[in-house]
Amino acid sequence: MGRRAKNKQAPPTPLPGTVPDRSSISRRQQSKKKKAPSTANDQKTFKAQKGSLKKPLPAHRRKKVDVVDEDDSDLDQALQPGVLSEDEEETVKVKSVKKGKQAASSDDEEVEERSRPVKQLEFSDSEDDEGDDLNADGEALPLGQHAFDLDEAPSDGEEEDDLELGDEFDIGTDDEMLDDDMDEDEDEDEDEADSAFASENDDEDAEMAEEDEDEEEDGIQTNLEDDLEETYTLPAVDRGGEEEEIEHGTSLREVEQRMRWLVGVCLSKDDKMSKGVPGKSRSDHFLQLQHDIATYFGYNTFLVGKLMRLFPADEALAFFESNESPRPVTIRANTLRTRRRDLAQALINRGVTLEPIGKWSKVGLQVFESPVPIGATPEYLAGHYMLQAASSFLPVIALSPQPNERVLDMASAPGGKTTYISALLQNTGTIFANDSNKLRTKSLTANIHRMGCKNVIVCNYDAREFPKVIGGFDRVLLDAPCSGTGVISKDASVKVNKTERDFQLLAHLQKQLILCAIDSVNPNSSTGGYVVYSTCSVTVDENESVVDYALRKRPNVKLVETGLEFGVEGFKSFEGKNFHNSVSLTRRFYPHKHNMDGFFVAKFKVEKRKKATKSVIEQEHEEEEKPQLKLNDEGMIVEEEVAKFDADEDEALIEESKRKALKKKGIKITSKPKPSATKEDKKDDGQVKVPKGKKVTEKRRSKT
Ligand SMILES: C[S@@+](CC[C@H](N)C(=O)[O-])C[C@H]1O[C@@H](n2cnc3c(N)ncnc32)[C@H](O)[C@@H]1O
Repeated sequence: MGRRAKNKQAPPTPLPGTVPDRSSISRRQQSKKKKAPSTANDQKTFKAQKGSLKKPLPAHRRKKVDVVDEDDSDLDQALQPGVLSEDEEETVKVKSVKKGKQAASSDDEEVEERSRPVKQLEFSDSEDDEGDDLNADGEALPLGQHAFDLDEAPSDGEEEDDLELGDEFDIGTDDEMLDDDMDEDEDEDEDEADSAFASENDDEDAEMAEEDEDEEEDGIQTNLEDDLEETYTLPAVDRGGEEEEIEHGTSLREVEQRMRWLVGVCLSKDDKMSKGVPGKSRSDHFLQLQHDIATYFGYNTFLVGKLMRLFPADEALAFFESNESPRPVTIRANTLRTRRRDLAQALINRGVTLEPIGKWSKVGLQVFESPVPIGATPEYLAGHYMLQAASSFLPVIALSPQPNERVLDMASAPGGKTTYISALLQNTGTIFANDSNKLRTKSLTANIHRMGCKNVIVCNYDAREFPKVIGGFDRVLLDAPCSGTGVISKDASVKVNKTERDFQLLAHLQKQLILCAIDSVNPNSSTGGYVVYSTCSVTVDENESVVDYALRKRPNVKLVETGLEFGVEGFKSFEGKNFHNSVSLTRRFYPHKHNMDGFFVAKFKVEKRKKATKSVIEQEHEEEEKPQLKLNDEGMIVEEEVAKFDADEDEALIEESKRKALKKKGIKITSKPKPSATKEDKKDDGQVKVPKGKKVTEKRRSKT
């Protein structure tokens, strides 16, 4: 790369965890000086979509929300109130946060929400029907919704407290002042940064100035972009797509610059690739981009390739970038124990800064800052709320359970969704909360108790045993085990530990589970007859493909609207595969679009089966042939070892026992025993082929 070009480029965002401070500092510095040259597309930002959450606070503020992640089942830790780590102790002293500046999105709704004074925040609780609830326009709110005015609507006898609260919480009322505040903060940071790296950059400045002068003197008009394009190479293509940790002699900064440039090239509509490296095709540039994203963000190239294919190049980059920052901390008010407005008030009393999650939820709160560990407050311990990712509300909203129904939650631990279903059922009806991992059912049970759910039965089966265990449910939720490609910001190990085989095995398991979910529904249910399928993964293999498979195998089901107000339509076709048209009714959620975990939701209506159709028969055959998969204790998906038996030995034993039985009856057998299993009957692995229609029972397997 030409030196001139290098100096004039803005420095890249470094690989997280490598040299963040320095790079972010110098990036700011550079942006003050000179805007980086870029293609039209690579600077495109993705607008916040409807339903998206507010951007989290800057990192130094964000740290102050200490959570105990329920998804990590670390409940024991959560139940240790009063033990503060050093970090936590520090946060207690922190002044309350000011909102406003973090509204980086240009989304209208978001800007409007943000600029609204706190006074006008509306909290609505589904379970409370009392009071004259009017919205900001003075119209009556729908039944169960409340206009929540923190200043003007204190609970009985709490006026004094509320006045104080109002003061604490007036932080959102003067946005201009806040903006100034935040600007000052940022300026301070930048000044520090300036001085920290002044000498290095002074040198650079001097060099750049010299070069500029030279150019002016020579009367040369340079087009920087062209200069760059001429100097880029595609090393990954040159080495035949082989993975390499990091190219020798190439800094991450250079990788990032090339990556952003490649985004523009890949997006360009020009068939001649005039913007790219001469002689190289679009797929060559795509391959290099895949390698650069993998290098820069620390993924294996296989996964990058898989995820990149979901998006246009610029959106793919936005997706990978969004995986580098945490999603907002959100909690769900437990309406079995409290109302959202009361919970909000109680937490505000503790210095927590929060807001309703968005108009789409009546129970969600987004926590911006907390001086206390949010997973160990007295309200948390008393079960007034669940720490729950916003995306995890969605399948339950789609399931929409009705009072007195029987609901099956097939894979339920640690119970975020189970306890939400229980609240929506208002503790009526029955929920079977199943999970195949016994250890995880402990945290599930603990959460059920903490949240005061009295309508839940915990069970511990492989969900593929349903509906044999019990069936006839009004609604079934299958929040399936998945690869977690939607939650990489929470679990970075996904970046490197997934192979194509994992995706195949998971999809296979998910397909088995979805058929069991459908078969567990009572198609005659007077109130329901629905299955919701969800995953926290964004791959098509685990989502649309599974849904399409279910539609093909079970002609008695159809997809219906999820009832979710936002989200992107599911793919109707992908990489040459066409799915059923109705697959567009499914919904995808993305971190870069909705500021929540990547998620997928599909809702099926189950009708009566007409008769044993071909697909049913096919399915039954499949069940005999399917390899049994399970998650091991580390959460890895593995094939269950099929207990092998020796057919020759079995055959001889059977014959011997028959002979003995007949002998007892006084019948003497003269004929020769049947020949044992022939070579042809044996599979390569030494197992005996079981004729279709006959099952090898567990008992028989365990004999050996
Ligand atoms: C995505 S998590 C469920 C999260 C849960 N629904 C919640 O909201 O808290 C998937 C769960 O599936 C369970 N699981 C994996 N394989 C299973 C199987 N064959 N049958 C039942 N559960 C299974 C895992 O133990 C894990 O708890």
